[in-house]
Amino acid sequence: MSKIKMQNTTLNYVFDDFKKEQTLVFSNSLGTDLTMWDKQIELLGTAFNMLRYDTRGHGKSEGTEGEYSIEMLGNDVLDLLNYLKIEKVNFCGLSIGGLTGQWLGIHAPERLNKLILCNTAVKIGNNEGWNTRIETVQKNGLDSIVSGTQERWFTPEFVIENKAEVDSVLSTFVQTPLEGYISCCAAVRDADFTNEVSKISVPTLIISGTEDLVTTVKDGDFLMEKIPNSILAALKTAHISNIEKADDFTKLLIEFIKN
Ligand SMILES: O=C(O)CC1=CCC(=O)O1
Repeated sequence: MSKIKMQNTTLNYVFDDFKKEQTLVFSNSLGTDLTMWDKQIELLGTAFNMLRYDTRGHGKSEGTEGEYSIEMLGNDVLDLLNYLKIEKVNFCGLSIGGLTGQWLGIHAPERLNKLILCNTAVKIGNNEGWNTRIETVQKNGLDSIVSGTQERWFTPEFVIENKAEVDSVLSTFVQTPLEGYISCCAAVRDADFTNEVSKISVPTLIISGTEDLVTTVKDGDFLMEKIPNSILAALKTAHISNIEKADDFTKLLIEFIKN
């Protein structure tokens, strides 16, 4: 793992440079860290150069004072690419990572080959819901929402059959720095790409989960209707599709990036 010091934060990342033509960047969801992509890293082997990082305020990336915005998180990615001197990447982001992906697609298309938007939407949830969540965790901490989080992230069948794995993801969740979590909740609350998303011109794969109640297949359909050069694939998963259906998810990535 390495860290770069940027203007007002320090970002933790892992870059596996296999000297391939294509680089794939992974951007994690709220309350997770770069280890959420472990299965993809294992399954992809050396197919692409692989860059994964902890979103600001998550994992080992430093938090900064005050609320974040998706623009800030998008600029963190651009700073990281500039630092590593990587001109163009394929960017795969899940949920808030998918919001960062939309921002990059709209504002920095010259840095993208292809975009993969997973379990995301032009607008995730509503302001009231996010403000309630922020107040709850401010008062009672992340432990107080762990069971609701599990229900949103994984189907009951997956939890029964993969208890150790689910526990490990949730243990990362409760260890997320509270301020970083809250600041990212604010970034999600304030993001709405409804009127801009049609500006995304790079080839885009949208991945939805049929059992995802946070960012639904309907949200994925909306993205597909608005993004001209896009296709959609739906997997039978809840919110964290890349963990719940790791094989199918990774096959979709390979097929989309290579073709
Ligand atoms: O924890 C959730 O509610 C799911 C989620 C919303 C944005 C994100 O990144 O994860």
